[in-house]
Amino acid sequence: SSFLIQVVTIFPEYLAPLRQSLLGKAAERGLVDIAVHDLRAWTDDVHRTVDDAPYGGGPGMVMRPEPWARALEEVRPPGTRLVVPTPAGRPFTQAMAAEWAAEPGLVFACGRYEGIDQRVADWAAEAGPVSEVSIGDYVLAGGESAVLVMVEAVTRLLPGVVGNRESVEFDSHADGLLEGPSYTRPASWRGHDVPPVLLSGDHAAIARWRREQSLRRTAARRPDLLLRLPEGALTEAERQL
Ligand SMILES: COc1ccc(Cn2ccc3ccc(-c4cc(N)[nH]n4)cc32)cc1
Repeated sequence: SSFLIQVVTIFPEYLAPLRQSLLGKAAERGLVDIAVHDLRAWTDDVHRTVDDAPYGGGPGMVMRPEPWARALEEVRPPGTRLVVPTPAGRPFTQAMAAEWAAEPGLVFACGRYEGIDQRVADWAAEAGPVSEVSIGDYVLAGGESAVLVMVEAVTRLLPGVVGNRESVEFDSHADGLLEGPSYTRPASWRGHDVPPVLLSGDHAAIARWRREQSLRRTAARRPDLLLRLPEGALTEAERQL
């Protein structure tokens, strides 16, 4: 059965890329189904109003709750996770992507302006899980780009979508570390040579070298990931690196 992704947004055309490339093929093969809905279809005034001034004052506008509730009541199957991108969300992680990929589908609520009235997420939690998530510590103008990112991260984990299953198993962050450098032909290129161990055919040495590269890179670029590793993930020798 196919994984059902639904997106509610005031900029449906922004989500057009979801039908291209990897996602397109997966959709053609019936592995994933993507439906994009225009929030304004659930407004009831001639101006199709979706925003209003914030209670308590402050800059910008807030998205009104009623159109969202009408849209979600229609498109969200009971029990389906609602994902709400927001700068104030929990960090989106590979673990979340894996957890969500094992569910029957997802509904994404794309906010604009200064966000969506909080009562929408609170009300939606009565009908199923709600995840308010951030894709990084920077501020976007709306949730659409975040949805493209999360849909890509989740769909590539669906069984059958990525041809080479191994490339998913050996993903960066899969073992909690960053992946090391990759190389392909030619062996010598513009004065830069591929590390000889990779040409040696000594698979044990290659595996050791790759693990060391991964640890060094993680220590240099993402020391926070090292702190998060479970007990025993690193040997004593590796800690010394
Ligand atoms: C209160 O401050 C702001 C609140 C919202 C906004 C614009 N905006 C509106 C909806 C929406 C959804 C997601 C995001 C987002 C997610 C990440 N990781 N960065 N930015 C941004 C969003 C600007 C500022």
